[in-house]
Amino acid sequence: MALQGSLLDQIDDVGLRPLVGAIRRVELTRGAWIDLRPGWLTGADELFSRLSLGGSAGVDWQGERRQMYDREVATPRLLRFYHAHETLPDPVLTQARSALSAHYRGELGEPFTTAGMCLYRDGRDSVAWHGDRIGRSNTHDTMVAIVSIGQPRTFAMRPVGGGASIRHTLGHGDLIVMGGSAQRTWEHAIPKSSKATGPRISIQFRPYDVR
Ligand SMILES: O=C(O)CCC(=O)C(=O)O
Ligand SMILES: [Fe+2]
Repeated sequence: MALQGSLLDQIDDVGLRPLVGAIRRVELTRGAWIDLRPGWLTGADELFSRLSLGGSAGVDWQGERRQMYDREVATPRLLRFYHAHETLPDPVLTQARSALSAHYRGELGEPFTTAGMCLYRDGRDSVAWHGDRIGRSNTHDTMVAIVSIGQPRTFAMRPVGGGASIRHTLGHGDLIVMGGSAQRTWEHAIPKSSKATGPRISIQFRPYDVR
C-alpha cells in the first residue's frame, strides 16, 4: 500500500506527545462530548507501515464479521479486535492505552482494556452510522478513544434522531475521545470518499464490556 508520509513523521520516532494541556474538549448535546488531541502519536507513518504488514510481522487483518456488527453488514474494511489479555501488535499501543487510562482515570473510573483496529484500504472502505452500543455502553456513559494513523479520513458525528452533523479529519497520529453519553445519544461514521484516498488505520481503546 502506498502511503504519502508527512515531512514531520519522517523525522519522528514512534512515540507519544503529552496529553495534559494539549486536549481540547467540545461539549455536544445531551451529555455527550469529544476530546481532540491532534498529533498525539509521533512517527505515525512508521507505525502505519509496521501495522499494515500482514502475518507475523504485523496485524492478522480479517474481513468484517457480520454477526458481531449486525448494524454494519455492508461496510467494507479490515478488522482485528484485541481482547484485554492479548498482546497488542506494537509496544506504543500498550503505552497509549496506559497513558489514556491514567489520564482519564478520575473521570472514567476504570481503565481502557481492549483495542479494536480497523484498516480502511481506500476511500471505498467505510463504516456506516452507528454507536458503539454493545455491552454497558448501551445503558451507561463511557468513553471510546480512537487513534488514527495513515491518511486522514473524515470522522463524522450526528445526534441520534436528527440534527446537524460535525466532522473532523483524523489521521497521522490524531486522537479523538468520545465520552459521556456519546455512544447512546450520538452516532459516528467514516463516510466513503470519492477522492483518491490512501489507507488509514484506526485503533479504538474501550473499557471492559464496551464495544
Ligand atoms: O475508524 C474509526 O475511526 C471509527 C471506527 C468505529 O467507529 C468502530 O469500529 O466502532
Ligand atoms: Fe464505532
